[in-house]
Amino acid sequence: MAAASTPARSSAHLSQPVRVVLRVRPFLSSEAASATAPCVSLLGCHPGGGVTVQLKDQHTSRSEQYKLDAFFRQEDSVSQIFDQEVRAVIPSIFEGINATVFAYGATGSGKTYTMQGTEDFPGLIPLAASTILALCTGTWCSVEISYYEVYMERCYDLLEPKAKEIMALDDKDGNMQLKGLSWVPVRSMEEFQELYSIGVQRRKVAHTGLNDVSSRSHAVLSLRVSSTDVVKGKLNLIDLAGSEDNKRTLNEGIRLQESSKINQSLFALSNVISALNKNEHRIPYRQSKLTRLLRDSLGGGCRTVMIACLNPAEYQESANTVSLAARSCHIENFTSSSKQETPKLKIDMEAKLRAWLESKGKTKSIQRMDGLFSPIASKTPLSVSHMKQPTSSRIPCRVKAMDQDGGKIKKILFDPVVHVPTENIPREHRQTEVNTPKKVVLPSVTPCNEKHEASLRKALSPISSNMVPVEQQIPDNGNCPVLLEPQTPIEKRNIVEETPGATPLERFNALGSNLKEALVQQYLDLLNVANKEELQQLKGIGARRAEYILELREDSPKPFKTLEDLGNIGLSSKQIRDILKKTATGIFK
Ligand SMILES: Nc1ncnc2c1ncn2[C@@H]1O[C@H](COP(=O)(O)OP(=O)(O)OP(=O)(O)O)[C@@H](O)[C@H]1O
Repeated sequence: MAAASTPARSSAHLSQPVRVVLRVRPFLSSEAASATAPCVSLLGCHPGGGVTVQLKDQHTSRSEQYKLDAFFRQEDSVSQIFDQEVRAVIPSIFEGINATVFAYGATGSGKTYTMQGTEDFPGLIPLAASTILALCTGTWCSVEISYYEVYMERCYDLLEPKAKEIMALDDKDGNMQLKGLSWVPVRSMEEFQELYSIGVQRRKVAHTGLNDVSSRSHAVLSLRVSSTDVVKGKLNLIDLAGSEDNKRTLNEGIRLQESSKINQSLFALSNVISALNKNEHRIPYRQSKLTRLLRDSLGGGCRTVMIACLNPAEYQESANTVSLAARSCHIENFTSSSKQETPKLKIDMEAKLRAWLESKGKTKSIQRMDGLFSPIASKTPLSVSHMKQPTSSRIPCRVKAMDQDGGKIKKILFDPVVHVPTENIPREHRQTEVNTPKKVVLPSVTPCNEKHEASLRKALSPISSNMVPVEQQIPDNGNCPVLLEPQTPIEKRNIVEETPGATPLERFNALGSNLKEALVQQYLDLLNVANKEELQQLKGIGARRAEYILELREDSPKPFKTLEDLGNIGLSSKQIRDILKKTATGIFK
């Protein structure tokens, strides 16, 4: 049977800012034994376009229904998705209209399978590349590609790795430029595949508790069409990192930090999509690196298709994905008959709040929330020891290669596996517990700035206030209840007084550290309250950043809480350090 969705994308669909479609992957053999029916099913197609789907928890009979633009079933192929959702946006890039297609969903839900594909079943990326190349044949048009990843809120070139990260900057005409990003011409699919496979090997992936080969970064492949050296438009094809419920992944250390950044940026992306489809005046592009980088390809007449990928065996995860995806469409609230069902509105709010808390790494708050919201969680306490996966089989870093059934990694589209000596692997990816021989890909040459970042953070660690109402920190969600987020009480203290036995040198050093903290805090406070003229007078800010700051303050009254928040106005950690150094030096002039 054909994909249960609206027919081929019509011109009416093209006027929709963001089209949201669902795709549910087949059960993997590891899931088949316990699987009964997929947690998501199609209820009906609407004559005017759109479908209604139902999500149902087999264990509790909770269920919700959502209206979205299209639904692709387990048996539907990627080429069906391409024909129905992507093919129609391609001609528009030849007319100067950018387009973006992205796969969104929980870890292990089939995003990479959909975007990258396998040797036998090419994904949307190779399908789009071959279609664009074919359209250029016999014309003056040429194609270039770029490929980058956003990892831990930093952006790196995957085609021509460089030490510097890629920055989104406005040129003098106000057009956004990705400074440092390489664009490589391709004339054939052979050239495309060669480049793309090299980039894929460089992408950060790792074994997690939920996916053998899990993407740890958002990867953006762009195909840009030019005619007689004038750029016309580009198509971005994005394989997002998966949202993760860290109760299930049991992530720790670097994996937990990655996961927090992943969830944070996915939430920011869903805020942008939601604002676009609601035609809001202000689109919160500056909430994350990813949305800043995609500013010229999301909204403003661009075509966007969001493919929300679902794991048929995971009800709660799927409900979270669809709930966030449906924020972009018109959510329709349907009544449900079972007494045990959680009202739709509540689920939606819970999912939003949970996503936000996760994005901030607030696991304690999530646990409290589970107590508050979830009837299941309160009845069946989670046993961590029961869930904990053995770490001995973890493989730190390897190319994400798709198989048909989740188990063994087969050689597919590329020939990705290369033996690399451990010392060539960045420290955070090194395997410490594995005894079995490892196969890893060429390591990413992405620089590891963490040590440097950590020391900067330590040296300039800001003074945070205690008890911050969570609601204040949620940018656009006025519905959420005020949750007080307890933090370790911090007293403003004088280290010199508290350490009576300190040597004169120690006292002097402590004084310097207090001064540093005070300077940082004053500087952040100033950015939170100063008017435009005052901001412009600050070193390193200038007119454009002053405007950005005022815009950020409209989204959130105090956008700068830590030095890292200065990344939101495009300042690198080196620039931040330089500004503070100059400010401190200025005191003694
Ligand atoms: N349509 C499909 N048909 C067959 N197998 C699939 C399909 N979609 C996904 N899979 C399999 O499911 C597993 C998880 O898929 P995939 O790695 O694409 O998930 P993901 O959403 O990209 O995960 P992550 O966010 O952790 O990177 C893989 O083993 C993949 O081969």
